[in-house]
Amino acid sequence: MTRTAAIIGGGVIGGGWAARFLLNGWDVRVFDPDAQAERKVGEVLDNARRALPMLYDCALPDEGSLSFCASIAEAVSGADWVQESVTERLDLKHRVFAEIQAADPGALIGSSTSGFKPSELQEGAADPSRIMVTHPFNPVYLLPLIEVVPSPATDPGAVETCKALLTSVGLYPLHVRKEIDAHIADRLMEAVWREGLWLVNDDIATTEEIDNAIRYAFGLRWGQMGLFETFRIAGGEAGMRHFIAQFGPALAWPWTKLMDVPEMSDELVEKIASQSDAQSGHLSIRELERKRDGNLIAMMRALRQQGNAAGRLINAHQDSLRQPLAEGDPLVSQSRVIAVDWTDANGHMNEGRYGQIFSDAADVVMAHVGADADYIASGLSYFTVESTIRFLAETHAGERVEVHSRVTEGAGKKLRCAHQMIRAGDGTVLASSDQLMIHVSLETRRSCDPAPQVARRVAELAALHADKD
Ligand SMILES: NC(=O)C1=CN([C@@H]2O[C@H](COP(=O)(O)OP(=O)(O)OC[C@H]3O[C@@H](n4cnc5c(N)ncnc54)[C@H](O)[C@@H]3O)[C@@H](O)[C@H]2O)C=CC1
Ligand SMILES: C[N+](C)(C)CC(=O)CC(=O)[O-]
Repeated sequence: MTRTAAIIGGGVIGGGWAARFLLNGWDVRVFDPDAQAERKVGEVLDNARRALPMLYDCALPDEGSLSFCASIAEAVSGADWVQESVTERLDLKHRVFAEIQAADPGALIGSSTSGFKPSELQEGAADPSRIMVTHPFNPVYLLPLIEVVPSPATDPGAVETCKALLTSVGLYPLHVRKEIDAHIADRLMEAVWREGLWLVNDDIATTEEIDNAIRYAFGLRWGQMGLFETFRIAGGEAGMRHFIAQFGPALAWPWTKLMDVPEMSDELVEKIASQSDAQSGHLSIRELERKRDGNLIAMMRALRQQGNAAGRLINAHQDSLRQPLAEGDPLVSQSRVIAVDWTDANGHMNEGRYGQIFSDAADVVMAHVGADADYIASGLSYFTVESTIRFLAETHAGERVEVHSRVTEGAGKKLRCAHQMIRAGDGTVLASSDQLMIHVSLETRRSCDPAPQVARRVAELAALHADKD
């Protein structure tokens, strides 16, 4: 059954939430009094439609329906989840919660607030037990962390429901057990931001130099191991204890201004803004967003390949999305979107990636005939001994493609497949491949007959696909 999310406030963050839910098959209702809200959400959604599917090697669920409502009541009535993302003002959030609970007393409400504690949000609420913080990160459609912060008044059952639904749309709910201003991640980011402001204020570094210091060094480490695991390694064989003994005392040295914040004088704001213009003013916000999204996708896909950090999470979500392969003529062995890291200097899918997608298609055919991971672990498999590829039309990042596979020869040790890569939008055949695989023993590394159940399945498919050679 399709689930419905109500998004109250359709700005930067509300638009990202709308995209995350829609692209995971939820229906979404948005309320925002701003006359520009529909356009803004539409633009965020355009970016998200291009970006999110590239993270996965399988198709996402069919997109849900998006509607814009004339009132909060219309948006929230009967919704499975209400995500409040209005401007960061406590009085406004209180008014919005009152309207939501008047319209639907049972509504489950998460607030995107970056800094308010849930107990502050709950002040004066008709039913505090249904309100919690669900703090996302921009862009919400790509970054998986959501800080879920209940107060003691929040119903623990509501928190569990919230965590399950966030997980189902590929998000990682970090349950913050004890409420605190600005939660966990914003406190950490603000510590770095505060130091960055001092460095600009004191003419130690420009905005670009500070960004380089982060992106060429510890920013890369943080993205894959975080803070403590990184420092554990920095302690060498003696690990964390040695690291703290060596570098801990430095925290008391005058390296840091700690909680002092430079005064945001007109002069400092102008200095930062003009340095930022010089650094990035040649790109529009939408262009910067696309650059950011492309980089995030490439990094997260690399982490997927390693099965670590955000990559592990996306792999698990992908496993929950994959549909069993239907028997058919042809077999739809791949259904996916071409990712940015598969394109080359010519601005299209690189020739090497065609080999990759047809190889992935062959893996699916193998699993379908019973030569799956368990079979391979038992010491039997197929090796490709010959493959030819015909490149018929250009393929670009963001395009959804399918690979249609047929078994054209399936007797003895041979498993021959004819694959066609097809643009899902218009059915154009983009490439084709003829691939001959030979059954092998992984022990002797030589050819051998397949197990009888695999030989039977291969022969069945060859017969099913026989007239399509
Ligand atoms: N921008 C960011 O990087 C992040 C922001 N947040 C949080 O998300 C929330 C929203 O922030 P942004 O999207 O950045 O702000 P924004 O200014 O882009 O969007 C806020 C939206 O709320 C709408 N709004 C105002 N009153 C409303 C009402 N009564 N009913 C419905 N909509 C109303 C405005 O028209 C506007 O479109 C804030 O609580 C903020 O702390 C959380 C994570 C990151
Ligand atoms: C600047 N900010 C406090 C609104 C940032 C966030 O809350 C999270 C993010 O996306 O960086």
